Amino acid sequence: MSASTPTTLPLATLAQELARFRAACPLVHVLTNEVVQEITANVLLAAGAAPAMIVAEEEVPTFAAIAGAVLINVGTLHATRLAAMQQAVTAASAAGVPWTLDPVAVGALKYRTDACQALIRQKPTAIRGNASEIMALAGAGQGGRGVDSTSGSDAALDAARFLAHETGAIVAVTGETDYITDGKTTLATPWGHPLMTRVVGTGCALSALVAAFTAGAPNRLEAVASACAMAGMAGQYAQKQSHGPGSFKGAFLDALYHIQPENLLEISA
Ligand SMILES: Nc1ncnc2c1ncn2[C@@H]1O[C@H](COP(=O)(O)OP(=O)(O)O)[C@@H](O)[C@H]1O
Ligand SMILES: Cc1ncsc1CCOP(=O)(O)O
Repeated sequence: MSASTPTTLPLATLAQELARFRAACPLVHVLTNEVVQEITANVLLAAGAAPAMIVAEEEVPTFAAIAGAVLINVGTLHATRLAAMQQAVTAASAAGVPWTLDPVAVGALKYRTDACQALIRQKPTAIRGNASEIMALAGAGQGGRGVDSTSGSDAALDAARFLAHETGAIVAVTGETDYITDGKTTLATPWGHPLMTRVVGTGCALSALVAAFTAGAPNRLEAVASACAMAGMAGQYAQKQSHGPGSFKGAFLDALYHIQPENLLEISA
């Protein structure tokens, strides 16, 4: 496997992807954990997508097949939710609907690790996780500290490339710099702020945004990188407007709403 040096996502590419995303306002079928339902829906709405949290096994296959994209997040996994997730993935795959996996806290906990290993055999379109999660899913680590990473994203880049190569997914490993790879080409998005790690759900909501950007995407690598860049820039900008985690959350939603192809230079400064 030959791997090139990461290159920063060009602002012109982000501008193009952002315009495509906003015009599409993709419908995103979200199966996520109980902790982050609200921030995930609000991040998608602020950014310009349409979230729907449909979880009943009786409804999931129908909805996954008509959504623009599906998110599977195993943060608070239990048997009923896992069964619904498996149905969503099967229906999405059969209908050609892209699906994204967020392997929250994979590694230390066998139940969710086995579940995610089984899910990735069904070929996700994208996988987004922190460094510990991506290394664990690639078989190169034991996981982090609960839902938090104990490594930097640089340390997980080889694992991300390997996972992308093995699964065919675009893999985004996030942290101080986000790396987005298809196993050969790697894009970097250096935006963001540590304050983002002090508000629950910023990572999980990013995965939902990744899913949203994959809907109808002509270039999935650029689509996933654009989602990471959009959230990182919004977080970086929001930090300057806020006084701590409480006001950050509102400022983050505001920034996601206001970010435009025309003001990327200002927001990313
Ligand atoms: N040390 C950091 N410096 C700047 N931005 C960060 C840092 N850590 C995380 N971020 C931002 O927070 C986002 C979510 O990252 P991460 O903490 O890896 O997710 P998770 O919540 O799943 O653990 C990243 O995409 C990045 O924009
Ligand atoms: C705290 C917690 N516990 C199980 S899932 C979850 C949310 C994690 O969200 P994020 O990693 O995006 O902050």
